[in-house]
Formats: sequence, C-alpha cells, structure tokens
Amino acid sequence: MRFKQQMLLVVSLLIVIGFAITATVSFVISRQAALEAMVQHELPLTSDNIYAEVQRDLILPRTVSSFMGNDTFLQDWILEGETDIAAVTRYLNGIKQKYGAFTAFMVSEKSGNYYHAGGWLKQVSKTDPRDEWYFRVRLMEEESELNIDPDMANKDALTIFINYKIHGPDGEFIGATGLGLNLESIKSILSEYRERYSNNVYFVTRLGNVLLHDEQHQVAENLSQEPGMKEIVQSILTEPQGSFSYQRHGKTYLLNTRHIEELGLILCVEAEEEKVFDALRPSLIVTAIVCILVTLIVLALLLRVIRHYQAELEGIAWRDPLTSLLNRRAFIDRYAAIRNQHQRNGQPLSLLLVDIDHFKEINDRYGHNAGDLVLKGISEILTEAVRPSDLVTRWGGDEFLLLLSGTDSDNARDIAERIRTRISLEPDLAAISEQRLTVSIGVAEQRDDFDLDRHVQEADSGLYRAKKAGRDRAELA
Ligand SMILES: Nc1nc2c(ncn2[C@@H]2O[C@H](COP(=O)(O)OP(=O)(O)OP(=O)(O)O)[C@@H](O)[C@H]2O)c(=O)[nH]1
Repeated sequence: MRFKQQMLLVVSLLIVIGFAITATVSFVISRQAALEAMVQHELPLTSDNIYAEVQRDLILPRTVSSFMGNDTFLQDWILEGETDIAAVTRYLNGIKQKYGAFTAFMVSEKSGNYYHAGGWLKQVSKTDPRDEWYFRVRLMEEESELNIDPDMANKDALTIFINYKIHGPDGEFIGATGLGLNLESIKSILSEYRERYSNNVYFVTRLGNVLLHDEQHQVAENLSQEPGMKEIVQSILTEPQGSFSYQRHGKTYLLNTRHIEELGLILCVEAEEEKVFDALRPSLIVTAIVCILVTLIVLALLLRVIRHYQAELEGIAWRDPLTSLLNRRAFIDRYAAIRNQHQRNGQPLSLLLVDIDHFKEINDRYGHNAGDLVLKGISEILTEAVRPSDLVTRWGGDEFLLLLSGTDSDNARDIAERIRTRISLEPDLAAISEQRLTVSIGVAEQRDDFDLDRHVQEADSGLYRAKKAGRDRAELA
C-alpha cells in the first residue's frame, strides 16, 4: 500500500477510534445519569403525584363519610327502630347523587340490615365473607377505614369503601355507614400516567395481590408469581418505600414502591430501562453523523495537504528551479516509456538539443542575473514552440533537450529552424545581450537500436556540427 493511502487509513482509524471512545464514554456517563434521574427523580415524583391525586380523590368522600357517621338523622333513625325505610333510602340516594359516589350505605348493628341508595339490600351475616368488613369495622379501634371490595349492590364492581362507625348517645356502636367510590376514576389516573410518561402504575395489596392496574399493562395476579421479582417481593411488601430493578420477559424494569397506609395498598411505579435509553439515541446518532462528517472533512483536508506537498516535492525533485522546466532526472525517468510507446505504434520520435551561443560571454559581460534572464526567456519560447505533449527539459547549463512526439527528423528540423529563428528575432533577449541572441540545435530522430544515451549522443553530434559550422543553425547528426 502506498504511503499516502497508509496515512489516510491511519488518520481515519485514529479519528474513528477517538470518536468511538469519546462517544462510548459519554454514552456510558449519560446512561448512568439518565438511569439515576429515572430512579431518583422521575419514578419517585410520579409516585408522589399519584399519591397526591389519590389522596385528593379520597378527601371529599372521607369528609362526607365522616359527616354521615356523625349525622343525628342516621343515629335517630336507627334508634327509633328503622321504621321509615323510604326516608333512609332518600337520604342515602341524596348523598350518592350529590357527591357522585358509586354507592352510599348504612348497616344497623341492631337489625343487621344493609341499606343503600336503592333501599334495603340484605342482612349482614357473620358467615358471609362479603360481610367480613362489617364485623371488622365494629371491632376496630379507629373510627373509620378504607377498604377495597366488590360491591354486591353494583354487580360486584371493585369499589373503594370508606367505612365509618355510627355511635349512639352513650357512645355505643349502633352501625356503620359510608360511601363507595368507583375505581375507574383512579384507573384513569393510571392510564394517564402511562400515556404521559410511559410509566406502568399499579396498586398491590399488602399480600402482594395486584389490585388495580392499567388495562394495557399486564401484571401477574400476585407479585410472587412474577419470576423476576422473587428476590425483591419481600422488600416491596415490607419496606415503606423502595427502589428496585427486575427482569420481565427479557426486559429490565426500574420499580419504585410506596406504601399508602390510608388505603392499605402499595403503589408501584415502574419504567422500562430500555425507554430511558430511547432519549439518548438521538444524541448517539448525532455523534455518529458528526464523527463521519469530521472524518470526511479531515480526510479531504489531509488529502489536499498531501497532494499539495506531493506536488511541491515533485516540483523540487523533477523540475529545474530557475526555469521550472523538467530537469534531466525527470527526462530520463520518462524517456523510456515514451520511446517504447512510439516504437509500438511505429511513430517517429525526435530529439532537439538546443545550446545557447556564446552564453559564457553574456554571463561574463552582464553578470549571472542577465544569464538567468536569458535562460528563462529561452525556456518560455521553447515551451510555446512545441505541443504540450512534447517534453522540454533543461538538460544542464545552457543546454535544453526537447523530445518531440510523432515527429521525424525532417519535421524536427523544421521545428528546430522555427525555434532558432524565433529566438534570434526576440527583441527582449537581444536587449539583455545588446546583440542578437542565437542558439545552435542538434536534431536526431530515434532509431530502433537507440537508447537514451545513444539518442542524445546523436543529437549532440548534430549540435557539434551546427556549432562547428558557425552557430545559429540547426543540424542533423
Ligand atoms: N547565468 C547562468 N549561467 C549558467 C547557468 N548554468 C551554466 N551557466 C553557464 O553557462 C555557460 C555555458 O557555457 P558553454 O556552453 O560552455 O559555452 P558558451 O559560452 O555557451 O559557448 P558555446 O556553447 O560554444 O557557444 C557557463 O559559463 C556556465 O557557467 C545558470 O544557471 N545561470
């Protein structure tokens, strides 16, 4: 491989490796930062917001339930023997309508009757698991509780019940009342969070049963059934708050948990780790594009610089600094190829060896600078006199060697004659030497058995003849 290509390869490799290292390091750092932001800020913040919204949704129903538990109408109605069922039905229905509750209910301790907005529903029974709540409430120390149960009065729809105790005038327990709230409103909060932040939100009971989840998010019925959660489920159920990561279906999830004491539930907010990297992808793509562009630009510049210096070096190596003509080395380098090509094509090829007459005198009389000007002037005339495909060389000192393609000796001699006349009539050259400046030219056509030395020798013989014959002429060998 050539030096230039090696250089370009090494430089592009260095740039690409440099960019790859920088991009990898910045990706790893950004990934870490994004994960930390997700674990430490986004998930806890989402959890706080949902907690606040759930709280807000429950405040009014709690207040209304508390009001019902302390309402003298209900107390009196129970104590007076529960005679006017229509009155209590109206009362419960009114509250249900006014506060948009799912249900409003009241149970009498004395009769065990369960009333709701539609009237009498049933009698609570210790043996019916559905009535377990009532027997729990009557024994509990607190005045109220929150509970999630199916509502028998509403086709067993899952409902949040706010249960309040009712006391008689002496503080004795005479019944329980309260409101039931539709879970749909809370479910819609979960959907909203999934759509807005693509976070999965679900509620789990203290036993790990998944109670409430966004419809589009599939979760096991109990956290312990989720294989990836085996090791963390105990911590989720016992620690008031927690940050976890676990695997599900080959994907990693970041999970934030928080116990909501008022509901007896655990709020779980989780995000897919992959989604965190989605945000980093555009910056990676931009880095890759910048890397490619910078590499291409640097390579293009490098190529230009290399070409420039290569041309400059070639100029130094192959050209005569005074006249900018090809030097002897360049001529020797090219001669063989040109000669072979002409031989193959059966074309003639001729040399003109041009030597300035009495050049030494010009140098001696007018100085070296004047001599240099003459050399430059003649090189310009020579270049103009032949075709661009011909070679014009400063052969050495005041000698120029011209290689004329497709030119036989007759033509070469004509060209030599034209050059000679042109130089001898050039006023600028005459002005330097204060007399007509002339050249002598040796002409030699290439022959099959000629190499360069032999060919030049032949031209030199012609030149010698021209000089000998009195100069200012062109002669064949
Ligand atoms: N100014 C100048 N002179 C040079 C340069 N190279 C060679 N010369 C001079 O060119 C002269 C060549 O002279 P010759 O070819 O030997 O003799 P001449 O005076 O040209 O005489 P004839 O060739 O016999 O007509 C020498 O004096 C060299 O010093 C150059 O680059 N610049």
